[in-house]
Amino acid sequence: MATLCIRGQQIKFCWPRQSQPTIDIAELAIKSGERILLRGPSGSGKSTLLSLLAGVHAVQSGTLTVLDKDLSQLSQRKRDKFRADHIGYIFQQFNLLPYLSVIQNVLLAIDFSKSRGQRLNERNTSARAESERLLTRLGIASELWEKPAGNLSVGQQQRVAAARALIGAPELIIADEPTSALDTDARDTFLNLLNEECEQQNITLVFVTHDTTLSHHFDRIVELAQINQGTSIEGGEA
Ligand SMILES: Nc1ncnc2c1ncn2[C@@H]1O[C@H](COP(=O)(O)OP(=O)(O)OP(=O)(O)O)[C@@H](O)[C@H]1O
Repeated sequence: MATLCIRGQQIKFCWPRQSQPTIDIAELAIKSGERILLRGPSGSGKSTLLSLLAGVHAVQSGTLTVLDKDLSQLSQRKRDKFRADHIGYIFQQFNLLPYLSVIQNVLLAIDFSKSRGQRLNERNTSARAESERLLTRLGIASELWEKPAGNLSVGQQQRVAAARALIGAPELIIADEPTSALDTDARDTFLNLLNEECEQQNITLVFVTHDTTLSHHFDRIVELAQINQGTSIEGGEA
């Protein structure tokens, strides 16, 4: 049987002051190296589930195992360290530090994690060289590398955020609608590049998007509504 990157069993999560859980999933299994598109209507809990997979929040019952670690048994501090070492997270708003340069933003991921730096050492490459390789792969010209990240276009910032998520080869990349501001061609190009990097480094990808035209980039589509018994606020089709 293929190794599982993510295994959730009977997982429940309820936001404060809500009477019903937003997430109530009996079974979730994602294999190592799989590329998953997570879909569901607005308000169905996609971002909430990603925050559980990344250990930003902890499930209140059940077990959620990511890369053989049961996140429900870890303190917030240990989950934060686990995320820095093993998970690249691309947020909707990219979360770049606008006054730091493009390169500095990418290097931040290494500053926060010794393990990622060690993985680069094992490959005989420096953090700087790998930042440059990833930025080049993602189509960010060298003239932009020393510029403040806030000066870049939305599409360029998105690719910088992807480079930051990929550096040091974390085993799992979680992406929450990182392509929403791009046109269709740019989305396809971005997904092609992200997929190539994930394939080369055997990275598992869990990607949320409302864009149905991107389905062909993924190994499998998980419809959240089909596995989640939690409450959902219907806000439109995704
Ligand atoms: N920080 C929070 N505090 C309290 N409730 C929250 C919080 N974040 C999300 N929720 C609630 O959890 C439910 C699911 O929200 P979530 O953002 O996970 O959905 P989604 O499927 O990602 O939606 P969208 O596609 O619109 O981004 C909603 O009812 C929302 O109000």
